[in-house]
Amino acid sequence: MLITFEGLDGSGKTTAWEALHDVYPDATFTREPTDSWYGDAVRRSIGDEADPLAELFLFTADHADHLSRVVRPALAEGELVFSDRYVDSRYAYQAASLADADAGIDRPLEYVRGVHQAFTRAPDATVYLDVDPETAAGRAGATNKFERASFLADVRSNYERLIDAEPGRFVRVDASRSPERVLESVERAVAGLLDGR
Ligand SMILES: Nc1ncnc2c1ncn2[C@@H]1O[C@H](COP(=O)(O)OP(=O)(O)OP(=O)(O)O)[C@@H](O)[C@H]1O
Ligand SMILES: Cc1cn([C@H]2C[C@H](O)[C@@H](COP(=O)(O)O)O2)c(=O)[nH]c1=O
Repeated sequence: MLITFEGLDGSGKTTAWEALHDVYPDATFTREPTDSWYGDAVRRSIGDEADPLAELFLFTADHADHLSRVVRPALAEGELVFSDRYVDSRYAYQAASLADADAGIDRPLEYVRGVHQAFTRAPDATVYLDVDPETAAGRAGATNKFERASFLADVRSNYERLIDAEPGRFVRVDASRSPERVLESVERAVAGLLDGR
């Protein structure tokens, strides 16, 4: 089973994902961007004013490598896989970048999904840590081009569209509360998902 964690920068995904290591010691914990050289290229582009289409394909290359090297083999072994960010990050963030840049793509979210359709492995469930863009940008420290409240507002709208399209896949957690309360909700959500397998 593949469970992904999604949300704005600073929503607390990594904090929750790290806390789950103790609860599910036998699971595979992974993340995007990855630690591969593709992930290094992605991080370089995040720190730069990259062309948004070039950036989409860097993130997508990192995802393709992640799938073949980590995700598919772990799932084939019957492992439980937890990924801190996955395809929805691309659908939400790169669709917002493409719309901002007026890159000539009419329906960026549909376009980015279309790029993935032929090869990706959809998550079985996604825990969405929901927080407003101002809080998110404040927590994240506004250290890169994505961590601006105005951009994160567009990203959040895209996440809402994804949730509307597939309400059964997402579990929404109110991430504006204290870390303890958020962790409690995430652990309960994951336990519920595993119970329902
Ligand atoms: N519920 C919370 N309330 C207040 N601060 C929090 C909460 N959860 C996490 N933080 C703090 O916010 C910062 C970002 O948290 P974290 O790295 O878990 O978020 P993230 O969603 O993984 O962000 P990014 O996508 O930018 O990596 C950290 O300093 C963390 O300690
Ligand atoms: C996977 C992925 C990530 N991003 C953005 C979101 C963040 O601002 C950075 C790095 O992610 P992290 O969780 O802070 O390590 O990259 C993106 O725009 N598109 C993606 O597919």
